[in-house]
Amino acid sequence: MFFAYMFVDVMSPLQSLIETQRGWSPDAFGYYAGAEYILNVFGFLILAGIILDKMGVRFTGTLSASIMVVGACIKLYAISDWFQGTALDHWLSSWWVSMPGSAKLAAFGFLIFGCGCEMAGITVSKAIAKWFNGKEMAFAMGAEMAIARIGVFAIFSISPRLADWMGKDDPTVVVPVAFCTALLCIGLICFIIFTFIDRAFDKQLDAAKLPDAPAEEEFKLSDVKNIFSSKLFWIVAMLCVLYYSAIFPFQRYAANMLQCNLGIDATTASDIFRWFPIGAAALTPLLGIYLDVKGKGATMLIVSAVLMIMCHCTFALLLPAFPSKALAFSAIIVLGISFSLVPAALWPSVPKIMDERFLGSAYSLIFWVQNIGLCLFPILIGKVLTASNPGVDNPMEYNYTNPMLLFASLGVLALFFGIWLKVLDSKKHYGLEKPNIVSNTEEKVFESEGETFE
Ligand SMILES: NCCCC[C@H](NC(=O)[C@@H](N)CCCCN)C(=O)O
Repeated sequence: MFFAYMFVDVMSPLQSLIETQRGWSPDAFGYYAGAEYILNVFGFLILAGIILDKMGVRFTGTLSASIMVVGACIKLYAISDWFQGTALDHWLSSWWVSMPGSAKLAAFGFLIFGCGCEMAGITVSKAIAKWFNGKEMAFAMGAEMAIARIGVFAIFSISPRLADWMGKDDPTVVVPVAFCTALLCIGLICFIIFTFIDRAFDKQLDAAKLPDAPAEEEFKLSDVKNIFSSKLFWIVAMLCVLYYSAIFPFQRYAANMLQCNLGIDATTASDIFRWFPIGAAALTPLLGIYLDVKGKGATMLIVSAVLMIMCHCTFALLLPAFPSKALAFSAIIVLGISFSLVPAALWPSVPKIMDERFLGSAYSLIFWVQNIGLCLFPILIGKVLTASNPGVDNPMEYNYTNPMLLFASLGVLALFFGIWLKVLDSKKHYGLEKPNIVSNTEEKVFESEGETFE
């Protein structure tokens, strides 16, 4: 996931460079960014969850890592000089002309990569739930996400520098993307090694089983229908989509937003923004430990939404009025704290309320709803940005107030769902506020059509 998250954001600090070099407008950049989620939205993620529950972690993980490598290679080719001026480039550039051929092919590669990346995300979550069942699961998930965030930090730090590899006068987007593609190949090899370790772990689990233990129930397709008809599922999914839509799409525009508000170059903007994932990386595992030991998952979700609203309002209204690096830094750090609360509380709560046999599908369906938002919001933000800046063609002069207010409004809605979840938890006792380690020994409940199932 470390390398996957690096690849996701490798172009984020280079928005203005790709605009000048390949003619991608903010709109085109928005479409490219949203492409990561398109196939997932059109059902791939649902299929991925079923594959995971049917075929298991080892097969699905290897498949997903391979898909990521294929998608990355396509994107690398699209932005490379080899592709410019080819017959395919001419043909792709001949229709929907506001989206250059390179942007279309890069979006296609990113679309393939996105299928692998999200499939890997649910596979990793299910693997952690299996490996840490009854133990420090929230800490383990927090540590996994922390490593992924360090990947984002790393790429925001090195991407602009790699782009200058050939010299500051001849920056290129090819070097950073090629570097991350190579890392994804290493990631695939790492996962193949993990499959051997996991096979050995399964043997240990089988050996520890009592001979007369009841056979585990198999995953059924009707489980997917049951998950969909659960009110609890929809609240968690809505919270997830609203919160993450105000984080990941923001991440794509953040460097440019800081450049425009503070009048700084891409490297300085990335140097400020990279503290966002680093703050989250440092805190998520600690909050995971807190959740394992003390609980308060639903409360953490509410606090997180409040912090996010404050930060996005700061970027929308305060930073343009008081363009100070200290203010930008403070808001970025607080947003990092917010971004550690939701992931630390949300993902480890899912195994508390969903049965292990359909955990892969439960994660995939939450990811699916989330991906709809992640797909649409970069496009919407690109459009709002373009509409709010008529006649502005210098990518250093955009006014980001309206896009940032849009992000803040998502936080308000997420807050509403967080409060609803907490109220429901206090009435129906799902155990979301309880410590993780204790609740693992309790029965898992799964609510559907107003009833509560075991
Ligand atoms: N094992 C992963 C748990 C989820 C982590 C979560 N990621 C997501 O929600 C992804 N569906 C979206 C990732 C977007 C970048 N491709 C997270 O907090 O990162």
